[in-house]
Amino acid sequence: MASMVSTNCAQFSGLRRSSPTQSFSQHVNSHLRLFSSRRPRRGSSVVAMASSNKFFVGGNWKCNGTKESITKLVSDLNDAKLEADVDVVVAPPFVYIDQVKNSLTDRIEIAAQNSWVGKGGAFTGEISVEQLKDIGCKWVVLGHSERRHVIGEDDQFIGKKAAYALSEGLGVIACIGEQLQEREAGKTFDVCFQQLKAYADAIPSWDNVVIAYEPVWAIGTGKVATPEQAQEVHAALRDWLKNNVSADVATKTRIIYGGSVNGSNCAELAKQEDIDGFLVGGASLKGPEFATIVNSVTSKKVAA
Ligand SMILES: O=C(CO)COP(=O)(O)O
Repeated sequence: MASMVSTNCAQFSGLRRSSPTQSFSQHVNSHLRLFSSRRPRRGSSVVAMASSNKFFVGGNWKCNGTKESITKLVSDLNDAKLEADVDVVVAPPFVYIDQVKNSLTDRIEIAAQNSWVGKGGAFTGEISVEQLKDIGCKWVVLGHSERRHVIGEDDQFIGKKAAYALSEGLGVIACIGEQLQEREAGKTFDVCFQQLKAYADAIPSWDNVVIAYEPVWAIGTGKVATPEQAQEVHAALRDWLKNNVSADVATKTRIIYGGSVNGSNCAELAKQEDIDGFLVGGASLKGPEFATIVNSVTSKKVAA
């Protein structure tokens, strides 16, 4: 796959905004018309979903919770009525995975928030993919901005982790996203494409990969991307996959949005054609609100 992949940022290198107050939407509009004409369009009708991709909603609990609060959260999730046509995953802190696995309904799968880059062994403090599988994890979140920018993981390391996890049969929630200063410098696409390319260079297949676009400026800040801003980037990512991997991968790979998603803003975001679900942080710690986000799939059906 590596040979098929080339950096495709040059065409976007002119995407610098003249002023930080100019909307990103206005700024890239002409480029996105180009995307629209090139990317595969999916049929729509009143009742069918615009995307044939199954909606995917993940709850990233990050480094939050206690045995007690997690018992309550699991109980709320078990009581929640979740739409059937959604893949639902939660990522508890490592130390609570076993507790959650043993008490949470099978309707919801478990993800880890990180995994070691290769086979387990003498790597103090790390958790191996083999161990995650052993305790029933089906997914792992990799490349999260907090691991990139707080812990210092780089693109290549993250790509290798993704490749190893996939080779062992875990699904990968592959996170990417630009920081505020990168967006303000007009580098959103460059940054996202570079991070995407690092995955593409390393992994043999996209079959078990969900891409999570999480603009860093929207994470934990309450500043959610507008539906248009999110859609613009998702469309660009799909276009990048089409041009650099394959049309099939572009169409089938789910691209979910993360960054201050909550029960109030999820419906409008879900209506966007290229938003195939969400990766939720803070709001995933509240069972009923997380259920509302999962069930925003119904807005997608209405919008189609
Ligand atoms: O980082 C996130 C999910 O991985 C998003 O976090 P928030 O929903 O708290 O902004």
